[in-house]
Amino acid sequence: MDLPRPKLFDFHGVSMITYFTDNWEAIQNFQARPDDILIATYPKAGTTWVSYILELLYFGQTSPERQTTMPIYERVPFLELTFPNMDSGTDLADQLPTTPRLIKTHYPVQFVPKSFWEQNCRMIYVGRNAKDNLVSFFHFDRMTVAQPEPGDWNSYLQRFLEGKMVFGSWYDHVNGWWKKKQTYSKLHYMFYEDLAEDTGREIDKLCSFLGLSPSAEEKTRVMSGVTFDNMKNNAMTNYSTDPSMDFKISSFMRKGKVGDWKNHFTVAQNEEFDEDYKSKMKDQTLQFRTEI
Ligand SMILES: Nc1ncnc2c1ncn2[C@@H]1O[C@H](COP(=O)(O)OS(=O)(=O)O)[C@@H](OP(=O)(O)O)[C@H]1O
Repeated sequence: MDLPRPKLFDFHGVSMITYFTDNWEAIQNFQARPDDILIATYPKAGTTWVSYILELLYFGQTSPERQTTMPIYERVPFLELTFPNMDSGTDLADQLPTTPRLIKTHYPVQFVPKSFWEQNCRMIYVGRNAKDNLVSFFHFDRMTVAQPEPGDWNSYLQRFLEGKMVFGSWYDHVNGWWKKKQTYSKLHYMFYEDLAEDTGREIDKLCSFLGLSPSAEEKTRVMSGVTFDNMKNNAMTNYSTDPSMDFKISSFMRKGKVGDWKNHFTVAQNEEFDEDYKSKMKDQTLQFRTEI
């Protein structure tokens, strides 16, 4: 696709691009329902993985046709892009014949429309360690014309440290949502690394949070559907249907590993990153694992 790459600008103190701010007022007025489930992440932290887990848990049995006909980004629409559909004047969320509605967002916590809090909706936040998150974001920006020009790896890393990324600073994002968890009981905060270490255990925790009790057989089916290889080979989850991505440059389902950062950071970059990380996270209780 031959589109100019968007530019970052400051939006209420967060670096953004217009794709995600154009419908700001309408999105802020979005009317959540009490049973809506919001899946929130910093970009590239495991959104699609958790979206697909939820999709299979809720609809894998009742709507199997969804699994073969609708890409995951239609089944779990992106709040920032989809609501409301300004052109037709209707809400895609209202057209989704499903309950609960599963909705994805990359907003920092302070941008979430107030109706989600008023309706006391369940929310799931997925965090991923900063180094792997950054590497994944770099490759995504390389392959996606709808993202700002990434530049080279070193300049991208510097931008990450400065928080000049789409959806702002990783540090503010993970900490903002973590702080919210201390006062909002319907927020389940989970980690990509835990999911990679023991998918079954994390699905159990999710089910307990959501009040679901899948049979052993159903859980096995979900676990099989959401392995990296199966999602990579599934056209409905690997984003191969998204025209804004150039799969000759990278893949959406790229590596799916904890620790791939080691293949990108030089020793000097790693030292600089660690020092900066310590100072930015020194007052935080939140902890991430960069290897498992
Ligand atoms: N099943 C499974 N197992 C392991 N890893 C997985 C899985 N599904 C998605 N991924 C990895 O998650 C990264 C994409 O993140 P997101 O889905 O959050 O991207 S997005 O923000 O919605 O664009 C991207 O990470 P990287 O491979 O490190 O780039 C995906 O490969």
